[in-house]
Amino acid sequence: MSTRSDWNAWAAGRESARITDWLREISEPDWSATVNHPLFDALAEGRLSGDDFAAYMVQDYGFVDPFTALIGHAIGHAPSMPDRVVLGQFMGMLTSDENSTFQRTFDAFDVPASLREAPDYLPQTRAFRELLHDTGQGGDYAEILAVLVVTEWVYLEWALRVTRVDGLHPLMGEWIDLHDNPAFQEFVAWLRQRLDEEAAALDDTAFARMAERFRDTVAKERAFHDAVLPR
Ligand SMILES: Cc1ncc(CO)c(N)n1
Repeated sequence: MSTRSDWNAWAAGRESARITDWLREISEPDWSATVNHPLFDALAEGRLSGDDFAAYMVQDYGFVDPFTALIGHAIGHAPSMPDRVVLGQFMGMLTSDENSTFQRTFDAFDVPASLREAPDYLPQTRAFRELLHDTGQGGDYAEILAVLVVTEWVYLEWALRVTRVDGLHPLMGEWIDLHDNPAFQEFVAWLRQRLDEEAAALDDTAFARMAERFRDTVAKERAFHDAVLPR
């Protein structure tokens, strides 16, 4: 379960226990299934065709759109300027470097205008979009942070885990670079720190809601990557 008393019991036997470590643990087996997803090995080892990479990126752009809006909600819900600065800088990267990676990928692999303008989202993409939208509309700051911690920490972990082949397509290399670079590592460490702090101050109801949101986001990560894996 994912109540504050479950967290307290987990933390009791551990030195310097962190809420985000507990959240990750209660999200197993979905967490490890996502980090170790075969899609990422195929991508890094050059076994994903251009068409399959482009299809994944089209679905993922359907994630990035409401995800960018969610960062906006996070900026609005943040308690003060220091958080708004970190989140705003991440928003800047997302809407410049990362957005450009998507656009150049769609160009390089000839994704037709029709698919860019009216993408055919898989049910799992639609479910993830809905989660991001709902969290932005109704979630408090801790719930928003819970979603951001999952989505960014999972991507950091797989990107650090995979081994790239020589001669990997530059756009595929760029996709890995975006998720394992030192600035991104620092951002994920900051997100975790802030969720640890904010979650500790929640009342029991809000704490349970935050933990459920974390678990649901991990489940949706796994389902999304299962759905986009070519077979
Ligand atoms: C589905 C998904 N989760 C996380 C990230 C990282 O932001 C991403 N690009 N796509």
